[in-house]
Amino acid sequence: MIILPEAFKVRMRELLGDEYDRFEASYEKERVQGLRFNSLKSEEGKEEDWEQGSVPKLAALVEKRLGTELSPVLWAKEGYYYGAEARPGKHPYHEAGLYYIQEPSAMAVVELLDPRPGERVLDLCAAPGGKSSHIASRLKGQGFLLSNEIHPARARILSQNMERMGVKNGVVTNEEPGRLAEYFPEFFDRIVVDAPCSGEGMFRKDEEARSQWSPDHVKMCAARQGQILDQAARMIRPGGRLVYSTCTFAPEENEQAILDFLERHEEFSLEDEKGCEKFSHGKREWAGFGYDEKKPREEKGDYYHIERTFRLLPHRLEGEGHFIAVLKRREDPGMGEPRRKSPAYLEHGKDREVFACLESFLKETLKDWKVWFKRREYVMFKDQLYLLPPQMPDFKGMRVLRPGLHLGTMKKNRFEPSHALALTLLPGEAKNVYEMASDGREVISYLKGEALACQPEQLTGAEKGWVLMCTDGWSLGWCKLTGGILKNHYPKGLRWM
Ligand SMILES: C[S@@+](CC[C@H](N)C(=O)[O-])C[C@H]1O[C@@H](n2cnc3c(N)ncnc32)[C@H](O)[C@@H]1O
Repeated sequence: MIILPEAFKVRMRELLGDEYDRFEASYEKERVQGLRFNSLKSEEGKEEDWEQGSVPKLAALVEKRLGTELSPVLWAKEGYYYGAEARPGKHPYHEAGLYYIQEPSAMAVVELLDPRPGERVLDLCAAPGGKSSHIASRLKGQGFLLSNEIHPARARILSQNMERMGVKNGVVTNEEPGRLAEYFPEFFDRIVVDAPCSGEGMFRKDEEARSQWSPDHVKMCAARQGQILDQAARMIRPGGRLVYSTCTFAPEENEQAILDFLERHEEFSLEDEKGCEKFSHGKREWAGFGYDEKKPREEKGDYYHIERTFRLLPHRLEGEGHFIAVLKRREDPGMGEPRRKSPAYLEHGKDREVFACLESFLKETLKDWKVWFKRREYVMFKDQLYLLPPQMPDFKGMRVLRPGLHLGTMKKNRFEPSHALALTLLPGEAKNVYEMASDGREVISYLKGEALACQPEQLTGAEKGWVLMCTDGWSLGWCKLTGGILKNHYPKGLRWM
C-alpha cells in the first residue's frame, strides 16, 4: 500500500474537492507501463506518414516477440501500453533502440512541443533522455538537437541513450542553463524545460520522491524552476515555442510558476492548444494557492489564460500526474541571427591521414559512402572522430559530452567504427550485414560479447572486414570478420551478463 504524505493529502483534498476520493483511490491501482517506438529505426521513418503506416505494424511484431498485448496511448502517436508481465528492457530490440520505455503521461510533452524536421531544438533538463529521444525521432535526422543535463553522471546516461536510439544530429552537454544561454542566445525554434520538481506525480512508483517530499522542498523546486525558465527564455528565438513540464501537482511549481514567468516576461503568452480530451486544464484559481500562502490570483490567472495549461491527472487517464504549459515568444525582430564562429573542422588539405583512413573505412563499409565523405563538419577530440550537425556553433569552453555523432577512433593507419555509428545505420545502408533472429541464442551470445562462428547464409556482403550485426533487420553493433569468425565489438560496458 502506498502511504502518501499527510500535508500532501490535505492540500490535494482542498484543490480537488469532490474529485479527491477518486484521486486517492487511483493509487490503489497498479501503475501502467509504456514504450514509445523510434521512427529513426525505419526507412519509412523519414516519411511524414510513418506514424500512420509502420507503428501499428511494428506494434504487432513486438507484441508477438514480447508476448504481451500493446494498446495505443491516446495522446502519443508512437506510444503504447504494455502488460506488467512483459520485460521490454531485457529484449534485443531494446538494445537496438527500437523503442524507449517511457511513462505514458510523459509522452504528451513532445507531442505538444511538436518539433519539425530541420528545426533547432533544446532539451534543457534532458537526462535520462525520454523527451530528447522523442524529439530526435520527430526531427527525422534533420536539424539540430541539443540535450543538456546538469549532473555529470546523469549526462553520461543521457548520452548513452541517445546513442542507443541512433540519433545522428544530437549534441549532449553537461552545463548549467545560464552558461548554455551565453552560447545560444535566441538560437532555438523550440525548447523543452522538463523541470526538476517535487515529483508528487511519481509518488505511486517512486518511494524516494515520497520520502524526500516536504512543503519546503516544493518551495525550493519552485524557485529553481523560475531560474531555469528565465535562462530558457534567453535562448528561444522570437516566435519560438517553449514547453514547460513537471511531474508534480503543486500549484507553486505549475500554474503559479507559469503566472510568475509571464509577469516577468511580457514577450511570452500561453498557446491555445487543444490537447487530448483526457487532459484536464490548469486552473487560474490555483495560481497562488500554495502550501504556505493561499492568495489566489484569479484575475491575473484570467488575464494570462492560465486555463490554457494542461494537467494530466491519474484518476482521469491511464498515466501518472503531469503538468504542461505551451508558451510562445512573440514574433519580433529580436537581435537577428548573429554571426557565429564555426567549430574547428578538420581540413582535407591539412588532415590528410585522418581523411585517408576515413575514406577507406567508409568505402569498405557503407553503400552511400560519398554522402558521408562529402560532409565538412568533422572534428577530432584526441583520437576520437565526430561528425557535427551543421548548426553546431563553436563550443570552445562548453562542457560537451558528445558534440555530434561519434564516428569512431583513429588507430595507427586505420579507423575503428564506434558503437554509436552502428546504431544510426539501417541494414540497407551497410555493405556487410549479419542477420540474427531476435528469439535465437546467437543474438544473446552477441550481446554477451562472445565471438561467433559466421553462418554464411546469414551474411550479406564480404567475408572479411567490418560487419553490421542486426537482429530482425535492426542494427545492434559491429563485429570484425576474419577466417569465418565474427570478432565481437559490442561495447564492454553494455554487455549482457
Ligand atoms: C524531470 S528530470 C528530466 C527528465 C528528462 N527530460 C526525460 O524525459 O528523460 C529533470 C532533470 O533536471 C536536472 N536538473 C536538476 N537541477 C537542474 C538545474 N538547476 N538546471 C537544469 N537541470 C537541472 C535533473 O538532474 C534531472 O535530470
